Amino acid sequence: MTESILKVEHVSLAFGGVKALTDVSFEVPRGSVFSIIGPNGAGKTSMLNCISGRYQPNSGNVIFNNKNVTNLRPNDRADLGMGRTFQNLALFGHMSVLDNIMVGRHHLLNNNWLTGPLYWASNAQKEELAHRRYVEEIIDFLEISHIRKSVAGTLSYGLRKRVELARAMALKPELILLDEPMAGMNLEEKEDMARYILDLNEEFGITVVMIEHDMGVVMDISHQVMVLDFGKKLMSGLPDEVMADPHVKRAYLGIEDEEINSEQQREAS
Ligand SMILES: Nc1ncnc2c1ncn2[C@@H]1O[C@H](COP(=O)(O)OP(=O)(O)OP(=O)(O)O)[C@@H](O)[C@H]1O
Repeated sequence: MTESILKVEHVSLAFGGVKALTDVSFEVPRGSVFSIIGPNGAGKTSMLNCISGRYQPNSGNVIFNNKNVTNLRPNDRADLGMGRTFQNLALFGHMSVLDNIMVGRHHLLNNNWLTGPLYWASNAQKEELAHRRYVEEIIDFLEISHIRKSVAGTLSYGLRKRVELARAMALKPELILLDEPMAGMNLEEKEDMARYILDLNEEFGITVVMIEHDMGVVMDISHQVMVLDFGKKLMSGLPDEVMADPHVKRAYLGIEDEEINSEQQREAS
C-alpha cells in the first residue's frame, strides 16, 4: 500500500458558533493528486488552511511526513516541504515575475544577515546561482520565460496564476496545496493549468492537494477525491466512485432523487 504523506486526524474547527469542520479525517497517498470538493461553505478552504497552518484546528491533528505539525506555524510547515497557492492571487503586483518567484526561494537560502556581508567571500554566491538555476528550470517548465521581466500586476489572470504556481514550486515542496487553481480561467487556460498540475505531479514528484469546482478537471486529473458537505466528510474514493455515489449527486451535483432512482432502476434492469 502507498505510504501517506499527509494524515488529517479528527480535525474540527469552529468560528464562534459556525462549525466549519467537524471531525474530518483522511489520508493523502504520497505522489497522488488529491482533490477536495463540496458546495460553497462546505469547509474546503478551512481544511486547506488547517493543513497549511493558517488556522489552528480546535481539535484533531495534522501529520505531515509522519511528523505532527498541528502546532507549527505556516513558515515552519513551508520549511518542512509544504507549498501553497491562494484562492485570490497573492503576488507582489509591482515586482517582476522573476522577483516574485525568487521570493518563494528566499527562505531556502542559508545566507543570512550575519553571513550576508561576506557574500563575495562565502558560498552564498554559489548558493544563489544554484537557486537561480532551479528557478530557471521552473520558468521553463511553466513556459513563462517570455514574461520573466514583466511586472506581475500587468499580466493576464491566467498568467498570474501560473506565476503563483511557480512561486509555490520554488520552495521545492513535497506537497503543494492549490486553492481553486482554475478559478476565473477560460477553457484554454484551464487545460494548460491541468497539464502543469499533472506534470508537476509526475515529473517533479510533488503530491498535490487541491480544491477545485470544475468537475471535468477533478475527474480528469485526480487520483482520489474527498467530498465535504456542511463541514463533514461525506466520502472519499476514486473519482468514478465518488461521482457515482447518490449522496454526492444529491449534495453536490444537485441531482434530484427521482433522477437517481430512475438511474438505479436502469442499472438494475
Ligand atoms: N474567517 C472566518 N470567519 C468566520 N467564519 C468563517 C471564516 N472562514 C470560513 N468561515 C465559515 O466557515 C464555513 C466554511 O467556509 P469555507 O470557506 O471553509 O468553505 P468552502 O467550502 O471553502 O467555500 P467556498 O467554496 O465558497 O470557498 C462557512 O460557513 C464560512 O462562512
